[in-house]
Amino acid sequence: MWTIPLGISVNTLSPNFHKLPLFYPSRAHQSSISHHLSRSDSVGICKASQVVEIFPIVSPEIVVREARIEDCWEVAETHCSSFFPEYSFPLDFVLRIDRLLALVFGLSVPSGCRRTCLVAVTGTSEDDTFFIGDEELKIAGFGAKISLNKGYVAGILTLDTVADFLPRKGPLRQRRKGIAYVSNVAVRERFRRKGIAKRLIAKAEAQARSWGCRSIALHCDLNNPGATNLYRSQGFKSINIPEGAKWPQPRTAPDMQFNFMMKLLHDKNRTNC
Ligand SMILES: CC(=O)SCCNC(=O)CCNC(=O)[C@H](O)C(C)(C)COP(=O)(O)OP(=O)(O)OC[C@H]1O[C@@H](n2cnc3c(N)ncnc32)[C@H](O)[C@@H]1OP(=O)(O)O
Repeated sequence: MWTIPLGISVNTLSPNFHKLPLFYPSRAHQSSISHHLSRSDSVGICKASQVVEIFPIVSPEIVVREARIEDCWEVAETHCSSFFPEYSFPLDFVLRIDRLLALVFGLSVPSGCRRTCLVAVTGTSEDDTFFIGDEELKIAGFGAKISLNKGYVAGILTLDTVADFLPRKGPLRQRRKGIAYVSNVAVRERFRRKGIAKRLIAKAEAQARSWGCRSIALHCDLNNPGATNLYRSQGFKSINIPEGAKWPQPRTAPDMQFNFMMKLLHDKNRTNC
């Protein structure tokens, strides 16, 4: 929930607020808001004109950036509420603590590999963010700099070049290089279908290119049509695993079946990962 000046919370303005689009941060975009609203039947108790008037204040811009240490709790919360929505207190709280500890004290990245956690945050913009700390410092894939204006985490994505879930190469079973791997993609329920996951993936692709990767891969639960649609719409293709091949898979429920998906990243100025 966001509070706008005058002390009015957004949720009191409209019970349907979570269904509003999130990408209209400036007055320059108000005409597209009007257009969108004029197409919808109703916007809760707000008239379209009122929403347009207050939108620059109440509709926070979504910024996709690398997670920082102060985002950890919300990253854990987004993960648990998205992947284990059926759990309630106290189990959900224990899960979040467990995830938080895993994030902060989790396995370190093998030498030569990269890992980062991306977050989509609302209520901030890169311009009004003030940092304390060192740009280069990292803790478990999280930037260790602190921002005084952190925003609210609505979506997450992990990207790495660890290649734990890609087949090893050659007799020495070396890690594959040049393929970035996406995991833990999640968007809080009330922020879904607003293009947040798409933006996280676009940022992950840009990051992978900047690491010099030539392609990007992921595993998606075969019984998750929403996520499968998402990746297909972003140009990922399903890869047929040869019969009998023992390709590594994420360690989740033993009966879960995965679709292995990949996308080529085109960049002429690439170096090796
Ligand atoms: C590699 C992995 O991590 S796989 C794990 C994926 N994560 C989960 O299943 C956790 C629970 N689910 C979620 O967090 C979200 O529903 C996500 C991440 C799957 C999608 O996040 P969103 O921000 O809602 O996706 P976004 O709005 O960017 O959708 C982009 C496109 O994906 C497809 N899509 C997304 N969700 C759905 C859905 N529920 N049903 C059908 N298609 C969907 C649509 O084509 C959509 O475009 P459209 O809205 O214009 O039709």
